[in-house]
Amino acid sequence: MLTRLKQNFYLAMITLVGLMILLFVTPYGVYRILTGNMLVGIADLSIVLASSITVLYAWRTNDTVRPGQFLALIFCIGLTVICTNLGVNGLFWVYPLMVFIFFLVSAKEAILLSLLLLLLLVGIDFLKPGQVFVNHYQMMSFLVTAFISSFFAFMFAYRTRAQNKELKHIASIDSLTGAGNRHTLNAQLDLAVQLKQKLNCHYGLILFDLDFFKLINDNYGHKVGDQTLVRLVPLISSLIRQSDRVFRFGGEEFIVLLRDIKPTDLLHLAEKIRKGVEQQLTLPDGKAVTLSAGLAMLAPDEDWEQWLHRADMALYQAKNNGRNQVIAA
Ligand SMILES: Nc1nc2c(ncn2[C@@H]2O[C@H](COP(=O)(O)OP(=O)(O)OP(=O)(O)O)[C@@H](O)[C@H]2O)c(=O)[nH]1
Repeated sequence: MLTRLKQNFYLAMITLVGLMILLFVTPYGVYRILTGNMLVGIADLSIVLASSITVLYAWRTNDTVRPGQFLALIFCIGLTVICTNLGVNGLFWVYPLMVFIFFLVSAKEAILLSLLLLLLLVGIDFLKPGQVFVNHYQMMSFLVTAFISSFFAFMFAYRTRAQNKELKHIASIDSLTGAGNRHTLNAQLDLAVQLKQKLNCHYGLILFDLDFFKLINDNYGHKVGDQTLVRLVPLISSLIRQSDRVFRFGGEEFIVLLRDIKPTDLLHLAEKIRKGVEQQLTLPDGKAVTLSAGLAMLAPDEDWEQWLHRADMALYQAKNNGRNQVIAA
């Protein structure tokens, strides 16, 4: 449970918001009902119930987008009801809940919802003067302070979201080549096996290894070796579909994972990659870099270790047969 909270910032935010609502809003709801203010009491308790269900849903499904949007919407409706009934006493709730909204939905959605809420409150007060604000001076002070709070919430949420995205990206790629790393590859292979079993999707993989790479390092230096690996990845990406990805398996070994592909197309594509590299990836003296590849289609009831092993055996055969060739498992 703690690991999931640590790994998923938005699940942690939704859980925190849900817990705070449960702890702090429930007593108010009960108090309002006991003192005869049924409408606000029911609004308070509906917020508590809706947020508790939403938190449970997020935990069960791992979906944090829809629960976030739902909670944000509930907050806005709840706040409108509370502010129109309690006036100034209700306005105090706008500040924390508006800040929460920025951590629950995207920045654009949060700005839209906040503006809508403020417009609603001002509109209601214009239609029924004194319903929400005591006077216009108070309304202006509220609008300015609410705007400042949302601005800082926006800045903080925006930075957190951007940093979170950046961190996820860094953790998923190989730092030298920018290809997907082993961790991401394992997750994608796992997903492929699951989708094969559930939906019978056709998956193929090409496991390839640059030929005589040790000699490249020895003859031209490690820097040229590194540059060769760096240039290889965009070259491969330009030869495959945008939806397919290249992963660095380790050293000078890479994997291309392909969805919805037929065995004949897999063979053609592997051959296209082999030729493309031979023609376009050259060393400083113009010599061609070549690769050997082993390919395998994912078989039904096979796990990804077996799938990878078959491709590895085919690659081994391609190396043994003299290199610069592709062999299907
Ligand atoms: N420059 C550079 N070299 C690397 C990197 N990772 C692995 N290597 C080197 O790649 C070489 C791989 O050598 P081998 O496994 O013998 O393979 P090879 O020379 O390509 O021979 P074959 O695969 O049999 O054709 C080793 O010398 C590694 O040190 C890297 O990130 N950068």
